[in-house]
Amino acid sequence: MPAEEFVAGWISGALGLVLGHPFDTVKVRLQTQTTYQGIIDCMVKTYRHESLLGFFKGMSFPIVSIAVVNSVLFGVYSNALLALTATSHQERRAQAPSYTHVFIAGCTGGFLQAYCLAPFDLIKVRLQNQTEPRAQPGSPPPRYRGPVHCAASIFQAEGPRGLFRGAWALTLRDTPTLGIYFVTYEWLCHQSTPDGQNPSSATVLVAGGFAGITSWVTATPLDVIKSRMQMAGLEQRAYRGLLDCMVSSVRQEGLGVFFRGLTINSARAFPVNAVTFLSYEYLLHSWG
Ligand SMILES: C[N+](C)(C)CCCC[C@H](N)C(=O)O
Repeated sequence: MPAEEFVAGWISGALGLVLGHPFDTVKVRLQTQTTYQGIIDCMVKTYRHESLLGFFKGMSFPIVSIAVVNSVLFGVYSNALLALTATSHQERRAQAPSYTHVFIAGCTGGFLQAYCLAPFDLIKVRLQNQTEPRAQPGSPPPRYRGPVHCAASIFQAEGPRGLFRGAWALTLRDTPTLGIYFVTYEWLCHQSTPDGQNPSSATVLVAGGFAGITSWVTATPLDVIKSRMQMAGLEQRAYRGLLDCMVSSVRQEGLGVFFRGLTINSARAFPVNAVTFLSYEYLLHSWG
């Protein structure tokens, strides 16, 4: 089984993450704090008070986890295509796989990465939702002191299964939308590249960026549901299941609930996935 795809996926995931982290910080701050008037206001205030470093707070945990997850995604995707079409990454430019094969391989990668992502994502969401202001003398400390403490507390209270809360919604979110991710990428590359040639760097950047946006736009409704189910364990608000969560969210907040965070997610998705695909292609090309 070719291993380079896993390594290239690892490095490209980490690079994409560094670029996307500032957007993620702004998103989390807007979602959890009321002191900002909008995206720009939040950026200006963060920069003024904390300099550029403020945008990169809390990056160490996601950088390790996203690298692992991206490595599984790209590694499984490429090896699934190899199994389906008997072509390696290098041969695929001359002998393009069908979009059906690309979709199936993307879904397989998406399905398997969802299980690796589930515990990391749960911890990220729980930590991002701790809105208590910074510890002041006398105020109770936040429930979780950091990622390791968060994982240990969930494990103690609920056992290993607790770490997979919301995993089912995450799998439903990621399996089809990562199929869409790779189909969009391959289709856009194919549109602007003469047959048999490698796509230019500009093409890879744009195709990767749009693949990220398409995938996030289609994933957002289940993203909202997934996050709510992950928080349910904490908030004593038990949903009977995924459908129950969907129905009660729509009843209370209307259909708009399915599009929460869409703008900032899309703004983040373009640079992150442009860089992820560019570095992935570049690494495999230079090793091949
Ligand atoms: C399938 N879904 C849209 C949820 C994720 C797509 C993942 C792509 C990339 N790791 C990123 O963080 O943007």
